[in-house]
Amino acid sequence: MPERSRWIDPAPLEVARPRLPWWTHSPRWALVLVAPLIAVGLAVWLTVVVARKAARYPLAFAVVLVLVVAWHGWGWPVALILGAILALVLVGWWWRFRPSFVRLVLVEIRSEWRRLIVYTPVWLRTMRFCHLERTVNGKVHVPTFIRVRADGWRDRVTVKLLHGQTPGEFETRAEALAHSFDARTCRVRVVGPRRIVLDLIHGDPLTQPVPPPSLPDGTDDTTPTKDLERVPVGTTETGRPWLLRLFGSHLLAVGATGAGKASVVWSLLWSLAPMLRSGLIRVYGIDPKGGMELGKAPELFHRLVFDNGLAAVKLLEELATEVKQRAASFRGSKRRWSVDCGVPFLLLVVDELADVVAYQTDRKLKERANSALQTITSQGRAPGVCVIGEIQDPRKEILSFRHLFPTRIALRLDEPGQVDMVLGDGVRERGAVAHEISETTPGVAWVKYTDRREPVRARAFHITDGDLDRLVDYVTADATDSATVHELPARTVDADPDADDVVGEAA
Ligand SMILES: Nc1ncnc2c1ncn2[C@@H]1O[C@H](COP(=O)(O)OP(=O)(O)OP(=O)(O)O)[C@@H](O)[C@H]1O
Repeated sequence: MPERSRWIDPAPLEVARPRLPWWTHSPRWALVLVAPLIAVGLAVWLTVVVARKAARYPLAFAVVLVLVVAWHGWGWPVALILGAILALVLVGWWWRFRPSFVRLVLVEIRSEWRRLIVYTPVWLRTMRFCHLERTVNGKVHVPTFIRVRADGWRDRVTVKLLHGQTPGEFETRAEALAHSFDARTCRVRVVGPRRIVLDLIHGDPLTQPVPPPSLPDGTDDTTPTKDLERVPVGTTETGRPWLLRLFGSHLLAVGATGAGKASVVWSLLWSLAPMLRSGLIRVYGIDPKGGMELGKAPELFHRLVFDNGLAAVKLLEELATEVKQRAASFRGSKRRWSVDCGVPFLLLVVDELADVVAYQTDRKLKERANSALQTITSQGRAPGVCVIGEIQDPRKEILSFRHLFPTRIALRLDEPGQVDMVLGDGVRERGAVAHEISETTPGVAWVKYTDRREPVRARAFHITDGDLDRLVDYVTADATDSATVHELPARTVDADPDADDVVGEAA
């Protein structure tokens, strides 16, 4: 019997062979031949990058160039002195002209920094993990980011979509994108064909109350009709004025209790102060809470009703009749209300709209109120009548004609579903998370304008009781003190028998 071998055949080695880059397999002579080409390619790429940066930041590029030339020409001490002078100039700029320094220097540096540190390292990985890439014939295509603009509280990242890709794909992955880029939320804006901007939010510029501007001195010569289309009521999160249209629209402010609905109304009246004083605008109010809200400044109103009963319904019916009469008198002569048409612009403010149109216990009164309000909202825009309704519950069962309010403002809401009811389907996905507005920031709201795809986040002015007293003093002051006062030729006794009453009530 042959002697058994002491050796056992080894098991086949089952390790994955490392995949080496292609060039390690290439012969040495080929590499030597190709190396200069690669070096030239790299040099061209570097030149293009530097040229692009130089074109984008010509001043910074010129400064660096001067420093380098000085270093080479006269040595490092000269370059150091020049650098120190430059630093002093920058400090002086920051000290004396901070806004322009922030806009032209700080934002650019911050943008480049965040591009390098936050976005470049993880962009590819994030696109792949969020399934926003496409693979065709084994080749992976990834949407590219073109530009980063860091505003301090948000980064605006411009993205070029792949062919066949929709902004909706980014909207559905907004949460994942926000987490990937260390942001609180991510909103998607469409800025052009195949171009979107990701707003990656990591701060809130609206945490502090917004004080109202000083009341105009009444000497500015403004065009009232235009003003009624762009009434400032606060500040948007980008720092622009928050403007609302009164002429040709109706407003619905929806929010939970304490969300700051009233501040939208007071901010409007604040900005309309000169027109209230001159009598160009006549304000009516219904406050079913017994005057708790609008009763703070009754002098601003031509007529104010403090319940939701017969008096409120009668007021609504009178206004509905006025709308019809105006429409009949305008027929044939003019298409819509204008400053010189001889009648004032009418503003109806209904605090707690639901009390008037839904919670009214008398069925007949409720029907009359609904019918009158529907007439005003459906026919009142052209004849110069605007309704501002405040409501807590936006359901159709409560307000069946909410579609007749073209401008809808969502303040802090309780549930995501309410956001859809107020602002429309899909607007929440575009970032309008009104149900996430903090209780500590009353007056913050989301607004959806009909002519803009993206909703706007803004905060109304904080009008304190002291401000209201000043507003009342301003509006009730003797109008003849002021140089402006929209002296409307049409508002004579002949043209409008009530004209003096209007001035009398409002001024
Ligand atoms: N724009 C604002 N900025 C700062 N604070 C505000 C603003 N609006 C309201 N507030 C504050 O929030 C609180 C509630 O405001 P407000 O009564 O206007 O809310 P509301 O929505 O009208 O409430 P309700 O439905 O109970 O009448 C008040 O103390 C008010 O001072």
